[in-house]
Amino acid sequence: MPLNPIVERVTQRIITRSRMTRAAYLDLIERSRNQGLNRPQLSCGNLAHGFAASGEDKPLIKGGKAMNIGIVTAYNDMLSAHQPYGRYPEQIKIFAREMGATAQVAGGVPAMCDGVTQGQDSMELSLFSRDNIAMATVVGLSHAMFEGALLLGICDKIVPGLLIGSLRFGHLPTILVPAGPMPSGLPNKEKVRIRQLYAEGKVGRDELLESESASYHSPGTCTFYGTANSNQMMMEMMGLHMPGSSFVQPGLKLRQELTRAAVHRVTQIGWNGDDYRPLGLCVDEKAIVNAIAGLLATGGSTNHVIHLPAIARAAGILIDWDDMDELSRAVPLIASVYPNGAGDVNAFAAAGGMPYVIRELIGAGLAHADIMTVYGRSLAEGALEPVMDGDMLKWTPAPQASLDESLLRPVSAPFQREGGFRLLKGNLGRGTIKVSAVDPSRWTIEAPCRVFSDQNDALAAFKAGELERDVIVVVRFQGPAANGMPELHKLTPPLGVLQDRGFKVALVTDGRMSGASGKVPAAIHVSPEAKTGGPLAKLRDGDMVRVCANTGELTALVPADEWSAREEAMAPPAGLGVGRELFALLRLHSDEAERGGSAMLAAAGL
Ligand SMILES: O=C(O)[C@H](O)[C@@H](O)[C@H](O)[C@H](O)COP(=O)(O)O
Ligand code: SF4
Repeated sequence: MPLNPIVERVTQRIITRSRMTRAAYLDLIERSRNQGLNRPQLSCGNLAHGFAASGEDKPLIKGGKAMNIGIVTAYNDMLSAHQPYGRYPEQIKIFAREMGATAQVAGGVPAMCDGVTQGQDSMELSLFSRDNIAMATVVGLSHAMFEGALLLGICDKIVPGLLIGSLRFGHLPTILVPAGPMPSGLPNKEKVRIRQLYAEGKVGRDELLESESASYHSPGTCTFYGTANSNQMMMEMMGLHMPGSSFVQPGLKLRQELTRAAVHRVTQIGWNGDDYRPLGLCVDEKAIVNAIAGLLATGGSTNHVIHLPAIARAAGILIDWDDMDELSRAVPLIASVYPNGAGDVNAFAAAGGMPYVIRELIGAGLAHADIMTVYGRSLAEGALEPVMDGDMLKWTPAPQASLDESLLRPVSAPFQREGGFRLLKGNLGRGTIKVSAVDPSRWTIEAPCRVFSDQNDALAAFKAGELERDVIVVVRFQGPAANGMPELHKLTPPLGVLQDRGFKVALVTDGRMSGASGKVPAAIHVSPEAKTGGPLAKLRDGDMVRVCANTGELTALVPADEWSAREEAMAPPAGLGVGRELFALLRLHSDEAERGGSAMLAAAGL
């Protein structure tokens, strides 16, 4: 199937735009490789320190002939998704020995659970924790003891951070190793129903806690299609996971065998073999376009319109929201997973999952098959589903047809003809909106605005009954420079209540929403942000605002002369406490959301 002309055009535009920066990146990883195996550069003292505690692996590591794999792990007990990783390093060392290789934990990275911090002051650390993760990944791999890497991470900023850091060691063959979703608990729609009842004061905390803990109930990734599971989708679309390994649950024999397969595979794609697949060549312009296409086709998390530009920059590739908006016109929405629909990722996987999506997108010319995956000749081999045949792991072709059309549909009969992403532009700046979970009747909202500088003030106004009308709720001073660009997902239940009461409601913010946010139209990531003089700072209560996903409009309907004469509101002081003061450096130097919202990449000149 020929490539879709829009996909071809956008890919070529990205290649052209990135020519200089990509060439500089490829030169870096070539130089890193040509300095040979990193370990020979180390002194005897360096090496001795490096393998002093390696136990039974010491002779092999000391011998320097076999691949030594660096494990970078995001294990902690805060993220249900990462809790299973606690046992992975020991398993990986055993699997490496099966291939005559060795493995050591190169380092750990921090991992914030956005579910624990949602609505808390600590959410202001969330976006920048991605750069902490990238730098911690670099610290681990900088020991230069490794000829390959395995990355243990799943959730929101963790996969982006691991990738950004590892890409600076792009000469290493690298595979992401997932741990899988928890079994389905309380259906998401019931969880939301109880939350809205709580927001209306109709149920108490005990009932709410029962509902929440029936939804999030055991080790494994939360089963809504948020940023974590969108990460998994992107890794499959980029060929950085073993095929179809994202949504196999923890504790299963199949899960263990997929980990074993990843360990064995990374030992086969090193530079001293005949099938060298370094991360820096796997992550090229086509792989990035595939990740965007997957995001659009599955209605993935809005957070990736910030993380993907950052990941791409780390590989010398420059993308922007115009690229994503243009691709969104070509790539249809073929999956409907909560918050976009009723089913969760377990149901999505059972309906055909990523193997089905990959086959559909390649078959329709909406994804590049010819990318360097970690496993095979092309991404087409990603359209395979892992199964156990007795004790043997095998891969079988994805189902020819969706096994549940309420969740997954063919490109020929999609849920929506276009992808779920829209770029919004107007006198309020540039913003993004995800429409895959919004009823089309609500894609255009025009209403008087109510302006807040803190989501808790908006929640208080709701509780006081001040928002019982058509209203565009504006929460500004939520950008990277202001307070670290938190997710404002706590606003979803009250705004959902207002919407269910029949009001025309929308949110406008220079902050973020959760990948699990959905049904209320939200113009988010508005840039330039209010803190740096962006036009949101000029809005006043009562101004008519128009958010329109059909025309791509984000406008304050204020006469031009009055609008240009408006004074900007003062930003509130940065928060103190939960360590936010230690992130002032990152707020001070962060660049805009559209470029990835990163002080680290900005200062690095990437
Ligand atoms: O981007 C995301 O996917 C979210 O950050 C997600 O990781 C977060 O945990 C949500 O807050 C979960 O949803 P609830 O807060 O509704 O449980
Ligand atoms: S999906 Fe979100 S809430 Fe669930 S473990 Fe990951 S970060 Fe935490």
